[in-house]
Amino acid sequence: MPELVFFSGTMDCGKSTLALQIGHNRSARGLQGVIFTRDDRAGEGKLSSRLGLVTEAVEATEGMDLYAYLVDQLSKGGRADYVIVDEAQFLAPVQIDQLARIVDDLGLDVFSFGITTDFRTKLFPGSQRLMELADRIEQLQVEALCWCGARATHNARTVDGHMVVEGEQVVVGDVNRPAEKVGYEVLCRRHHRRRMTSSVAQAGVLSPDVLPVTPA
Ligand SMILES: Nc1ncnc2c1ncn2[C@@H]1O[C@H](COP(=O)(O)OP(=O)(O)O)[C@@H](O)[C@H]1O
Ligand SMILES: Cc1cn([C@H]2C[C@H](O)[C@@H](COP(=O)(O)O)O2)c(=O)[nH]c1=O
Repeated sequence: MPELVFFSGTMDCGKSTLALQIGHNRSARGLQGVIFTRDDRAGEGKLSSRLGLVTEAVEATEGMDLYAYLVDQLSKGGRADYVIVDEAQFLAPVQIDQLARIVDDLGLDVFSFGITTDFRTKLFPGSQRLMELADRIEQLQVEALCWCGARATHNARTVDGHMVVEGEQVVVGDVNRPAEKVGYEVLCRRHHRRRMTSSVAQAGVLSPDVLPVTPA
């Protein structure tokens, strides 16, 4: 039975890498996929992984009907054996419904990849719809780690190394950015709640306030 699968995790846990691997293994067996992405850091119409691999993809723009795109490709004699969707959190809920229709009416597997929650721990509307509709939700096995060593479960947005909690839901960016830039850092829930990023923790260690007091 074809399935709508949602591979989810924090930023930087290997979702795009897995998307590329799934595509590679299928194309090695002669299957042909349609790859959608939206707002990848590498630019329009790209699916890129931090391991350095990148492939061409169809940019799923705002308002684009993904089901109609597939029907159009097939009716023009094109071939599609499966569908991959990266950065699925950025899709509108109606586009997730279109992915479900691709599975049910066209009989294709759809493998979607995305983060569930934003920097304020709120679900992205696209991810919420995927959680509502997916046949299967898979957590990536290679967990990203918080600076403390615990499993990272949340995405923090940082400015100058400090976690911010206000701003637009969508700001394309990356982890490990120079401190002065807007960036992201994955944290465990405890440190996300305390807004304790790695640089804040590091500053705490260096602060005279927390240096051990030598008994007189
Ligand atoms: N130099 C490296 N050597 C080995 N693995 C790396 C290296 N750089 C990144 N990675 C792996 O790539 C993962 C990020 O992959 P990516 O597919 O870009 O993540 P996502 O799409 O979930 O944000 C990291 O968690 C790490 O496991
Ligand atoms: C938490 C959060 C992230 N984003 C953006 C930042 C990146 O461009 C993508 C996630 O990409 P990845 O391949 O999973 O690393 O999402 C955002 O726009 N808003 C947020 O709150």
